[in-house]
Order: sequence, then C-alpha cells, then structure tokens
Amino acid sequence: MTQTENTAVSFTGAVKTYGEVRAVDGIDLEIARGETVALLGRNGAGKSTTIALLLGLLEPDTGTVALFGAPPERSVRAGRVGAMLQEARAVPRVTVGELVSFVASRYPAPLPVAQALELAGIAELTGRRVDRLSGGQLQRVRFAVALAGNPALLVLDEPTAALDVEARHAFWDSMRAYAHRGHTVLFSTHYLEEADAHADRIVVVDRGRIVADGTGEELRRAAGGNLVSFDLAGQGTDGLALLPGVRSVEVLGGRARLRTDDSDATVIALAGLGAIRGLEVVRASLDDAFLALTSRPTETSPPSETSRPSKVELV
Ligand SMILES: Nc1ncnc2c1ncn2[C@@H]1O[C@H](COP(=O)(O)OP(=O)(O)OP(=O)(O)O)[C@@H](O)[C@H]1O
Repeated sequence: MTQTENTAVSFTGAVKTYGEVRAVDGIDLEIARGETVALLGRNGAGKSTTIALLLGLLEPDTGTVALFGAPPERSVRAGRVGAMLQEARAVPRVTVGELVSFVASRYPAPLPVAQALELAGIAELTGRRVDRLSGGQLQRVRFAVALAGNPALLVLDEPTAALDVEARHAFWDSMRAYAHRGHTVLFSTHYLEEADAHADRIVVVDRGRIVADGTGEELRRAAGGNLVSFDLAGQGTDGLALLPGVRSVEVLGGRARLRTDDSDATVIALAGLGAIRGLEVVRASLDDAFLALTSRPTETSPPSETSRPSKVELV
C-alpha cells in the first residue's frame, strides 16, 4: 500500500474563519488507516470546526481536506464515513430499530442492524421511540447510527458528554472493539484520561492550531516531564528559569514549582544554590502537560519556551 492509499484523513494548511475568529488556523494532519486518534482541546479550541471540515460540512477558506484520497463529500457519499456529532435532534415518532435500519440501508455494506444496536449497547431499546429517550440513551442511539454503515472511518464529536460512568465504560469498550477490526476512529474530547486511555495518538488543538501530536507519554515529555518544587523561604525566583532543564517557573503558596526536562540536573543546580528546603520531584501528569501545552504565556515563564509549540511527531 502506498502512503496515500494508507491515509484515511489528510489536512493540508486548512483554515476556516468566522469573521474575525480563526476557528481552524492552518491545520496539517495525516491519520493513517487503522489509527485511533483523539482530538483534545479546551472549549472553543476548534475541534468541532475541524470535524465539520473533515466531514465536508464546511469548506476550508484555504488549504485542503481529503478522506481516503478524495474530497470529503465523495467519501461520505460512498459510505466510508460514519459520524456522531454533538447536535443531532431526535427524529419524531420513529423507533430506534427503524432509525438504525434506515441509516444502514443507505450504506453499501452495512452492519447487521442487531449488531449495530448490540455494539452501541442499546439492543433493549430497539422498539422504543427515539423522541422519548433520555439524553444518554439518545447519545447511544447516535453511536449506533454512526456504526450502522460499517464505515471505514468513524468520527465521534465528544461522544461521552452525556453518558454516566457505566455507559462511558461500555461506550469505550465498543469503540475499541470497532477499532480493533481495523477501522479508523477519530474522536474529540475534553477528557485527558479518555484520550490517553483510548487513543493511539493524541492531537492537541489550541486556538485553531495543532500544538502537540503524539502518545500521552510523548505529550508528558514534550511539556516537560517532571515538576520540581521547593520552599522559597523568602528568596526570589530570579535566575530559576535559566537553570538546566527548566522550562517554566511558577510560584504557588510560597513554593516555587519548576517544570523541567531534566530533573536531576535541575536538582543539582538548586542544591548548588542552597534552594532545597522541602524539595519534591514529581512526574508531570497528563493534566499538567495539557495545561502547559495550551496555556497562555505568563510573566513567570521563560517566553522562548512557553511560546514554542511542542510538536511530537509519531512517525
Ligand atoms: N458558526 C459559528 N459562527 C461564529 N463563530 C463560530 C461558529 N462556530 C464556531 N465558532 C467559533 O470558532 C471557535 C472554534 O469553535 P469550535 O466549536 O470548533 O470549538 P470546539 O473545540 O469544538 O469547542 P467545544 O469543546 O466547546 O465544543 C470558537 O471561538 C467558536 O466561538
């Protein structure tokens, strides 16, 4: 298979603006067939707009978007894509079984309806009217609708937003079962743990741009792998940002917290300064990494470091 044949999703310099807002601001992204990718970002980061471009619901102002080497509309029309979007209204008066059967009938090689319902965990809702379901039940119906056509690419925009803990677990089990059949999955989320646990690769979007791209472990490292903190005991923070390995400096309740790529070197340097009271070294969590990757530069951070995009290439 050539590189192009192996590519499910391809964005090249895609830009989408709404008036003054650059919702998608120059995205370059390749997703190989069979990958499960999480699109992670804060509210308003540009995830839904990226997904709308990917599905051909919006056209980029500049740049290109392709699915399986073709324009998105063509791949969608050919039945290669199933999507679960945030805003989908319940269709009045039809049952869950009727809705999923109808959607399946529009695809060239759908899943058996019972299997789609089973995978989405809603077999027992088959005869229920769609417009009389709870928010969480409706969300699982939307998942069944996305799966119904047995699409090569499954696109899920914040798929677990309305689900309780049990439904969430069931959802991820189903999503992974689907991905293990060799299908490509792209999902957006605010939940770092979900991205880390269920995606092969995390693409972090901030203000319409990709600021990091890699595994959870790579993102932790890209953001500065460890946090070294100690009591300032009345001392200032001058020069701390220049110590070996240090990426940023914060002051929290009389303690300095240094994000560092090389905690050994940082600790040795601090010892040389006699700044080791209450010293603690901890591994940065994915939350810390996410905040560091998407945070605005602060006065206490070295500007050259915080403004640098931490792009981790996987391949
Ligand atoms: N139809 C629109 N008209 C004007 N601005 C829009 C429109 N849709 C989105 N935006 C703006 O574009 C930016 C990106 O929005 P988008 O919905 O893509 O973000 P998101 O990452 O999906 O956010 P959330 O996690 O809150 O769903 C935001 O600043 C948003 O206010």
